[in-house]
Amino acid sequence: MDFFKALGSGIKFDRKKFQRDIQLFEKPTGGPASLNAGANCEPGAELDFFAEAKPVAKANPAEETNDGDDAAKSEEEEADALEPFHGPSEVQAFRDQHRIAYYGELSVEPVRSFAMLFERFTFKAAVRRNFDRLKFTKPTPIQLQALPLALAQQDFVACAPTGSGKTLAYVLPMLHILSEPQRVGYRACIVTPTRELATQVYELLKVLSQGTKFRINHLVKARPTQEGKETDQVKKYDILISTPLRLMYEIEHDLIDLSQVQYLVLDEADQLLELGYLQQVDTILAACTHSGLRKQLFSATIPPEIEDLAQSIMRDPVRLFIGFRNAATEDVEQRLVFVGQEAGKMVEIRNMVQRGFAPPVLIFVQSIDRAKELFHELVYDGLNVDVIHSQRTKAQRDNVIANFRAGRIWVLIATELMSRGIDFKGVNLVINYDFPQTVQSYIHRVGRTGRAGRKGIAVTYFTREDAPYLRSVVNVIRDSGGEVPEWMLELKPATEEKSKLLKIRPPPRQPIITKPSAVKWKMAQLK
Ligand SMILES: Nc1ncnc2c1ncn2[C@@H]1O[C@H](COP(=O)(O)OP(=O)(O)OP(=O)(O)O)[C@@H](O)[C@H]1O
Repeated sequence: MDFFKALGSGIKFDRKKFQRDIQLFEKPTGGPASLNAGANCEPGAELDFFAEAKPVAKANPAEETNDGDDAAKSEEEEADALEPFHGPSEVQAFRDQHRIAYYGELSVEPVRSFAMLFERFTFKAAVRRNFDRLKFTKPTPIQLQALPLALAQQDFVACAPTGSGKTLAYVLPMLHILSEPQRVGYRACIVTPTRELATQVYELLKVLSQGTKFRINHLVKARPTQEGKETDQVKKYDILISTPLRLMYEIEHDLIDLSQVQYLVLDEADQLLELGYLQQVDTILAACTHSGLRKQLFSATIPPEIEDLAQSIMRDPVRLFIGFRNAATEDVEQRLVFVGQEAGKMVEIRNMVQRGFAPPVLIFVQSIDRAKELFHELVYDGLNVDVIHSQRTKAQRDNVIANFRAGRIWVLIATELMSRGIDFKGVNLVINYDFPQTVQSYIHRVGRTGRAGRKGIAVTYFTREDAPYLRSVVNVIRDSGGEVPEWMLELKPATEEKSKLLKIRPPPRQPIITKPSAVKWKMAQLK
């Protein structure tokens, strides 16, 4: 269904105008100007707003197909799923098959299946029932190894692609390890960089702990000003989920006691161990004084310097990697589109709208101001669009997320705030309107699509000024199985100094304004 065609402004990308720029990226022999310039974003036959994913494997193939062969095959698979490993070489072959690599002392075997996990570890009946309702039939590669490793209560760092189910890999073991509620205060603590992500983890914990007596505190509400010590009240809780800033406030004001925490998880750990959060995380680590404290760090990106830092705060950690380190998920088709100059981006978006595309679409920009500017442009174009950034109120942010999840918003413009962790299952297309400032940001942004086995497309616009930073993204595309022309692989990477500068400061860009304000004012009056 081509809902957008009628709404497009009909502007064409002026390749003649950008000819000089285009040549910059051409091979001396005259290669293509971009990967997929004029990306084809034709919608599928039907819009599929957040419909359930096709299961990774069928819940019960025999039931669905009535096919005798399939039933026999399924029985065989089930038997295989419980077959113990025969020696270390078989374990290694299994890890190789699932692209599980590790460093450090890893004595815990992976599991072949959830059935094997539940055979090895006896979970509470309620947790088992809740888990079954999720209808996850096969563990993802990270879950194959991280679930038994977490249950063995070892410190570890886990790096696995976006959308590959890392959350379950720490949430499920947590409910087994805590065994029974003890009313001694928090025994497990999960820290995430944003409240949106904390809320998402909380939702999963709520689902999995239904029917148990575990109490979970989701500590991201507005900072308490007049609250006294909460210690007595807090004793009722077993699990804490928080953002680092809020948690540091609680610790510094002696409002919280983390001395009983035995299970600490840092989600999006590489971000939490960066300068902006390090002081907060240090405070949290210092407050977790229990001698049996275990730490687990998760992210889709663990750069080597963060790996070193992570090791320094852990006890003989295993470092677990799935697939290529710091690569994007292979379920996303990644495209680079050269737009010449800033103005070329709006041209490209409007071209895409005119061609028609399958929402929901997530568009990333580099700043709040630019998010607002782009929102005004697209809203005046008549698109069903909204915007999310940290200046919006918490209620607005929650509403936007709920509306986007429900398919009531088709195009969502976001800042970096939304780049990590958020699980919008049905996003068909991610557009990097502004080139990401780090390769990690690129990986997380494009990872908002292609989740839980679904396919997605990510389009990244780049201007002449972005060109020096192209190479690192090109490497990610190559490492995640995408095709890149040879000449792009020959581009020089940006110097370390330049990359560091870009990381802390977004490049200056022309404002996103294509219509004179008088026209906009007039249009607003007509609405
Ligand atoms: N074994 C499984 N089978 C099918 N779906 C799964 C399985 N495990 C998790 N999922 C689903 O996969 C999606 C992504 O999971 P999750 O958000 O934990 O990914 P992630 O690896 O943490 O991603 P990110 O790095 O972006 O934070 C969720 O919708 C989750 O319900």
